[in-house]
Amino acid sequence: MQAEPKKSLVGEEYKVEIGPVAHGGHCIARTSEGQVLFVRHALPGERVVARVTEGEEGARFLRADAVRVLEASKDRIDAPCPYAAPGRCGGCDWQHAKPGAQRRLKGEVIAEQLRRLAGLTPEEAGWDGTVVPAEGDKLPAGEVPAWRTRVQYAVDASGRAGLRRHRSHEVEPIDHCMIAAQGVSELGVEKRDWTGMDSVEAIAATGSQDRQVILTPKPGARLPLVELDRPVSVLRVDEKSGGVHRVHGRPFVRERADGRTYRVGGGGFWQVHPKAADTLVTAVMQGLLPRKGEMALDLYCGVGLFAGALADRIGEKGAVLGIESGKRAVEDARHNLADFPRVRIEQGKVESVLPRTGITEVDLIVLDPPRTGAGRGTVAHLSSLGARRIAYVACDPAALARDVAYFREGGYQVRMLRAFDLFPMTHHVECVAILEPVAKGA
Ligand SMILES: C[S@@+](CC[C@H](N)C(=O)[O-])C[C@H]1O[C@@H](n2cnc3c(N)ncnc32)[C@H](O)[C@@H]1O
Repeated sequence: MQAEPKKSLVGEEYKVEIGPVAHGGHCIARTSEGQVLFVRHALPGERVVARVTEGEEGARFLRADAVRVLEASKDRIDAPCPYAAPGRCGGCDWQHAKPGAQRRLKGEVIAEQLRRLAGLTPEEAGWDGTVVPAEGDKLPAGEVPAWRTRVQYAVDASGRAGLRRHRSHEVEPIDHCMIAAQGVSELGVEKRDWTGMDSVEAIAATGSQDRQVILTPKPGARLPLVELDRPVSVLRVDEKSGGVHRVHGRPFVRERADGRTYRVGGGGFWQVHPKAADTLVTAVMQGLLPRKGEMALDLYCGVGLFAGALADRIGEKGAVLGIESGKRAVEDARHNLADFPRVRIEQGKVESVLPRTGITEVDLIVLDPPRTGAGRGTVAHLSSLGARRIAYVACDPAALARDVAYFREGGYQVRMLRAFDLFPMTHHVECVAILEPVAKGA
């Protein structure tokens, strides 16, 4: 016999007190019956009417939007972006919070993840509890930094470019995204008809004038003639293979960081905030203090950002091994670092390539894994290599905290942690943790 479907609670409204912030861009509240709500568009300490957007009776939690604010937090402002409201654009989470409050909320999330998943207080993690804005981003409330150098526009049924609604495939058509970097806005993607396209990614490189759009057509659709307000190179994503092909112009953009130029092809990974690459290189190098002649690993190395910075500092007698799974990114990393004979880049997954290298000892490790983190097996392997310091660059504090706990099992502790607001207005945050072997007898 099939179980009765549970009654959907979507559309139900509850008057609630908003509790603490949670990871993911929402706050926690409870209905008078004790049902947990994850409420977006709210701030801790507020009283709001929360309307359920997802969930049914008996669910572990419901998702909801604050649709009316009964008592506002002193941290609340009117969202500067007209598209940031319940049911609308899902790109930003904290448009309604003062900039300083956004960073405090992110700090609370990091602290909570460290406590829950790694059993660490901020002091024990060597962290002062602050989330530092990128250079130039400390703006008065109501002003929005234009930081996104890569914007993935979705296209609606009528060919208009927009952004996806929260947890939805629906498209919110927009005239302008406030957090898009000037170089992206200048392309005028929002003004053009993109009929037949599923998505259009716009890229404005940092430190060069390279501009690129990457088109993903709907099955069977013809590519449009791309006429934008500025010259761009155009790539196309193959609907079947997912491969990225050149349509016209260069198949890559040139990004500048740490005094070097990095070629990034085929829509491969590069930090989105224009100050991010330099900020992270500085934090990693200050944490590791590489010495001449050292041997270092750059894991999940992308197009070679940290490998290049390490190679510069360890000098001719040192060596760097980068490992990256993306084929195109590996080609770019080899090209970008071709002037360093002491750098080698291997293609494949860290978890399979690293054991195959036969390396048993290194001095330094940088790891910058995707959101899922490195995981227990890889962390155990890294802990066995005797590195004097490890820099962990993390875009998800939960994955970082989980991996920090695994590192402790392997005899490493966090000596210093720094957090950077490289994604203003959203809930995302970047951390750099520096780990060292636990002192013998400690
Ligand atoms: C957060 S990016 C970091 C890239 C680089 N460190 C940078 O700052 O530009 C993570 C990179 O890891 C790669 N990647 C994902 N899973 C991987 C795995 N299991 N092994 C190796 N590389 C992986 C992705 O292709 C991506 O380039």
